[in-house]
Amino acid sequence: MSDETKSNEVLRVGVIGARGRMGSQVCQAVDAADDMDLVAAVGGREWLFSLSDAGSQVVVDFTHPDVVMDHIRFCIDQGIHTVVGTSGIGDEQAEQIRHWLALKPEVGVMVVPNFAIGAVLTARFARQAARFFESAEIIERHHAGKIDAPSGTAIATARGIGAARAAAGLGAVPDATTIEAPGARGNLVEGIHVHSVRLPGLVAHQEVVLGSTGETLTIRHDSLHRSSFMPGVLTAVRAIVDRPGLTLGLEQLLGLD
Ligand SMILES: NC(=O)C1=CN([C@@H]2O[C@H](COP(=O)(O)OP(=O)(O)OC[C@H]3O[C@@H](n4cnc5c(N)ncnc54)[C@H](OP(=O)(O)O)[C@@H]3O)[C@@H](O)[C@H]2O)C=CC1
Ligand SMILES: O=C(O)C1=N[C@H](C(=O)O)C[C@H](O)C1
Repeated sequence: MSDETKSNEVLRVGVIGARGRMGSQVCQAVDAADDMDLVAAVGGREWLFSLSDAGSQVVVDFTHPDVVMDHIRFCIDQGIHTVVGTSGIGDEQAEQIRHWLALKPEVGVMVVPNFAIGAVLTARFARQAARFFESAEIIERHHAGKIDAPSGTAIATARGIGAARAAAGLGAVPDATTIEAPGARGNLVEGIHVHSVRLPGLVAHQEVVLGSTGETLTIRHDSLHRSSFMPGVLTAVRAIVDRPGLTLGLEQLLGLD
């Protein structure tokens, strides 16, 4: 969209990881939004200063778990709100972000493991269902270029299921396996087995399978294209300017909390 057709009340948005699979889509989505201007699109650390030079109000980060914390710290120090899609932000990192934000109480950081509405609902439905079933496992499937396993979405979903089971007084999931080739039962996250598939042709997919005697319930979500993440990203960009502090996940923004 040309600058002339946008109103004066636009949000100035910068993107880090702008050449990546997600970052490039975010640049297009921001550029097409009536209420946003893409003021900086940067690839790496050496270009970070152009984010503040360009007057970014909000920065969106889709980069790499090794560098995302440096980016968040830089943005907080510069007084720039940040929307983070990069995976790898666990409890320890969240605590560190809160610590940095304590010195900049007007700044907001939002960390979202998955911006697709269907993925947010999958995690929520899985938490709701968890207490009614003896066991639950997660199968996540992603494109062959993904570097982390299990996915951030699967880790967050497993944590939610684990917490719901604990709150309901359920013990460990039953597992009769005594002879196991390494990895055959997947990775245990909060006591929930997570199985990771990586294949060309896939984008981002997750199944939560819950089981009890005589029945199973499968909750499945498929991101068939990265456009599935864009409404959530834009919603987060619009919201973060009025949400100082750390926001984890998209549920509150969707009125689900
Ligand atoms: N929350 C969500 O909804 C989603 C989250 N993700 C997550 O987003 C992240 C990015 O995914 P994806 O776009 O597929 O990955 P890509 O590998 O396609 O893109 C990553 C980008 O990060 C940049 N980058 C890599 N290393 C560094 C570094 N050391 N310093 C600065 N920049 C760096 C790269 O820049 P350059 O091009 O310059 O090398 C690249 O453009 C992943 O963690 C993924 O799990 C993905 C999809 C949805
Ligand atoms: O790397 C990806 O592609 C994705 N990463 C996120 C994750 O690790 O959960 C979100 C989505 O699954 C796509």
